[in-house]
Amino acid sequence: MNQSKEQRILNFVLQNAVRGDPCSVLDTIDMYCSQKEWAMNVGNEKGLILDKTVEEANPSVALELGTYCGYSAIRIARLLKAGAHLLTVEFNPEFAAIAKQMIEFAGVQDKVKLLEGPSEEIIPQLKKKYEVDTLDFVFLDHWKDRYTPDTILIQECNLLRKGSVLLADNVIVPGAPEFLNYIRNNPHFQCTNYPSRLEYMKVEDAMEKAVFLG
Ligand SMILES: O=C(NCCCCCn1ccnc1)c1cc(-c2ccc(F)cc2)cc(O)c1O
Ligand SMILES: [Mg+2]
Repeated sequence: MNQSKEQRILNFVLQNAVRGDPCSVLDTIDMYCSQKEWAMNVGNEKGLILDKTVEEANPSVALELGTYCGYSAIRIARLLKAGAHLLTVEFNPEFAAIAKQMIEFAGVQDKVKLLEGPSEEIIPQLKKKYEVDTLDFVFLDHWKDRYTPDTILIQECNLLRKGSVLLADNVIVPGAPEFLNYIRNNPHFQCTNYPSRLEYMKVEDAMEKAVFLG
């Protein structure tokens, strides 16, 4: 049974990165995916926009939709203050298994809770089952046609507070046109666009930040 690309990325990290050093894990994934096999990690260029947004929000409770191999979970978790935590949702069991190992190798497992399953099932459980009051930061990086319904669901579940920050990846490639239309025409959000590049490619992409106004 030959290995998946995600397994090859994990093996390369286990053999080349420094255990317990999140930055070395991020750099090693970026090296592999820019030189050997492209993969849909947020990458280092959009990763810097993610870093700045997380540092400014300084969240106590963060949610990520779309874990994949754990690259952005590690990127976010390494910036969280003592006692803060990230909940990350992955639908695909193979990706979740890889991400769990990647997160543990990076040494950020105490700050990250990996939840396996469909976001539309997990979001309504956040308050009671996962003891969330409100979300300070949400990173949208899962199926692009789920950005809008899940943003609506998050609001219906009363998970946002004045100042909660949403950040969406890939609003140009693969694109999330319906989400951009929804969020930019919604008076409850203040939106900012951050032009960038698709991970590991000379292709234009962008991230969209939306601050909840209450
Ligand atoms: O589809 C993406 N992500 C979702 C993956 C599945 C999420 C599953 N899930 C997790 C939780 N609930 C559901 C994605 C795609 C691309 C891309 C860009 C160009 C190209 F030619 C091919 C692909 C780049 C990204 O940066 C992406 O994020
Ligand atoms: Mg993405």
